[in-house]
Amino acid sequence: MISKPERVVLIGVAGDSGCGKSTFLQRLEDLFGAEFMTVICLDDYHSLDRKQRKETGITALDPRANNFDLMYEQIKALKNNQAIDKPIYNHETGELDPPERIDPNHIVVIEGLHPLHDERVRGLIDFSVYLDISDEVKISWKIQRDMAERGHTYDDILASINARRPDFDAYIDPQKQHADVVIQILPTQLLEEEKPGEILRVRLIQKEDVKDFDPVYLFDEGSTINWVPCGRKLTCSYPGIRMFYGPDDYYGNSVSVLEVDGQFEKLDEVIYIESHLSNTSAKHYGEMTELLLKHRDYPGSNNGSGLFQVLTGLKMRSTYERLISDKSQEKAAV
Ligand SMILES: Nc1ncnc2c1ncn2[C@@H]1O[C@H](COP(=O)(O)OP(=O)(O)OP(=O)(O)O)[C@@H](O)[C@H]1O
Ligand SMILES: O=C(CO)[C@H](O)[C@H](O)COP(=O)(O)O
Repeated sequence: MISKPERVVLIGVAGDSGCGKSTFLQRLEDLFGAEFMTVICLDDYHSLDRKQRKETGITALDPRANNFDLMYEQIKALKNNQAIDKPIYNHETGELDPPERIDPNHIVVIEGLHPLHDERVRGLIDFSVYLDISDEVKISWKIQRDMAERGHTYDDILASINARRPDFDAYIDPQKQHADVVIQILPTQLLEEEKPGEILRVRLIQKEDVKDFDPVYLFDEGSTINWVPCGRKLTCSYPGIRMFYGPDDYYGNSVSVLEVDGQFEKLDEVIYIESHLSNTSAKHYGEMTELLLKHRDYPGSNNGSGLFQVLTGLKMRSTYERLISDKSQEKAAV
């Protein structure tokens, strides 16, 4: 039995369906342990079931199809260390099942379409990430998964992405301005012509001046650096790897951007890149690379998407530890 938390730390993981949220959550489990962390899928707060959405023409991405009052009340209760009876949206039937009891836990992760949409819910979150996948890459991933595993046709996939786009643009995408970290996934710039989604350019956009969060940097904090790490220590095959680090402005916020374009040939050599990064929040030399190597089979492990998921997880762990230590100090002072 896991001890009762003294302080519930709330993490938000936002992004469209099929954008890598489950993969990210599996990586978080390595850092916190499955028992220490409770994941709430915000689909459970759909207020309109599948039939009602069809009748009204309101999509699941539209806030009107979701009960933000209940979401806020329940997430607030969990943060206040109280159990909740959370609704369950059943993706097989498209209906709501009877609620389930959820106890507070050390880490509560709210993941899904809208963790950062409602100002009240957003205010409860201690650290958030938005998974921002460009259209070209999203289509390619959907094709890989939904054609191979779910029997959908190419036209079905394209039609479903296009049908979701207006509400995606209106209600999901704007949340990225509120995230502490955005993992942006784009097609490579290393090749003129490329099959979209095969080689990726991945950017870790980190907000500056966030309490309890020190962004990762390459070589020299605040500088602008272009680095081709392919040399004696990192094996690169065509078209190679290019990294970038530098300051930027993102929706009016000061951010730093770390970028990897290309893919790793030998995963254990990522230690070479790790040794040039600072503020990774790893607890020992090589921890970031070990975490990546632990699940070399997860999608994205051989490129910046896996690397930045691991780094974001390390940052979440560090924020958690700081918040817990603040809480202990508060208690000791009373
Ligand atoms: N980093 C990645 N590199 C390549 N493909 C990826 C990556 N992340 C995810 N994918 C592809 O997208 C699919 C969906 O990933 P995942 O299940 O993690 O997303 P999700 O956001 O949890 O999706 P859903 O909400 O639909 O369950 C994977 O099966 C894989 O095909
Ligand atoms: O974007 C989604 C989040 O996962 C789903 O489309 C939404 O939850 C509706 O689910 P379903 O299509 O099973 O009724």
